[in-house]
Amino acid sequence: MMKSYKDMFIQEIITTYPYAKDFFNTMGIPLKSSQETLMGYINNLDAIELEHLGIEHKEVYEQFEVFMQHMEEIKKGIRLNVESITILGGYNKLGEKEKSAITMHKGEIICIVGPTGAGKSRLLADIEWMAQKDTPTHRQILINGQVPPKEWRFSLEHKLVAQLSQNMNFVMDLSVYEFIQLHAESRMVDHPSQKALEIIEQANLLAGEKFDLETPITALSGGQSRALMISDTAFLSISPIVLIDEIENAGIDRKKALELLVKKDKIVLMVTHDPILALMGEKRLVIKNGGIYKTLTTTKQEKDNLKNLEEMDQILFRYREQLRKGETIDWLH
Ligand SMILES: Nc1ncnc2c1ncn2[C@@H]1O[C@H](COP(=O)(O)OP(=O)(O)OP(=O)(O)O)[C@@H](O)[C@H]1O
Repeated sequence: MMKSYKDMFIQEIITTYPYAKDFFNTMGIPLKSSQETLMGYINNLDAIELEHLGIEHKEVYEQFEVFMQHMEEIKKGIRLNVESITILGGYNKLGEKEKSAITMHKGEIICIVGPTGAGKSRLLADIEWMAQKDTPTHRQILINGQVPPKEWRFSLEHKLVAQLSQNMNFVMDLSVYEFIQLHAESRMVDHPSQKALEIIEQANLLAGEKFDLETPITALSGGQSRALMISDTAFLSISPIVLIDEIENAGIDRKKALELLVKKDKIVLMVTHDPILALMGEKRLVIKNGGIYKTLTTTKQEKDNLKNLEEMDQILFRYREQLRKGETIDWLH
């Protein structure tokens, strides 16, 4: 059954479904926020004006309903269901065959470790592009055990992968709130303004130094913009796969950041040199000479040691804070 918007207040329609305005703008009868019901508004439209448009009052509503149903379908359609990704091995830089197949599932965190220049970013890029033996590594990526349809690789709508890279450069002249709200609207989420506030609140929990809604995005520090993008990805990205390149240098609460991203039922692949992050993952792919050299499963002992590492990290955190505040470092016992 079609949802009815007849008795909804226009104000509510606009805040819940901002794209509803587009329908009326295109018709040349712009919708203005008010406490009137939609049907009341439509019935009060000037009959002569509608005659010029070649449409009757009743038809305005009928066409609006069809438009909204179409938008709902688009919203549903762009959510791809990814249960697993499989990497079919290619060749390393020495031309040697790589480990044959590695499969990762929804909800898992997989870390990618290895020395500088080993090929970690290349692996992320292969996944991002859904390589089909057509990159320097000759790897092949399967989604849900199958070769993904060609159009997925190049489609903007079917964005399978969200990438959080090391540098975030904003050039737009917008406040944090305007920027995130625009993004939420473009994602066609319900209640975009509310969602934007939630995203900014969460970002502030990750960032060391807080920022407010009015802060221009160009004025955010590196850490703050990373925090904002992580929160934005966690709440707005419909991509089922998240690739993260070295979150540890961002000066944000990296453990919270990861928890935020992982809660959302995604497959997270993360390049990291940080032992705490690496041990939070279930698996580690070790890269050497451009190839996946081995796969390690985080052991129980490593998970137990994670607690010790976190305590050590807390101590270092306190020292860092003392340094930042210009204090002398008191030796902790
Ligand atoms: N299997 C491969 N065959 C051929 N070239 C490769 C292969 N793997 C990686 N390369 C190339 O090696 C170079 C270094 O790889 P990459 O940038 O991925 O390293 P990295 O581990 O991310 O390094 P860093 O830690 O410094 O960021 C890149 O030019 C990449 O395209």
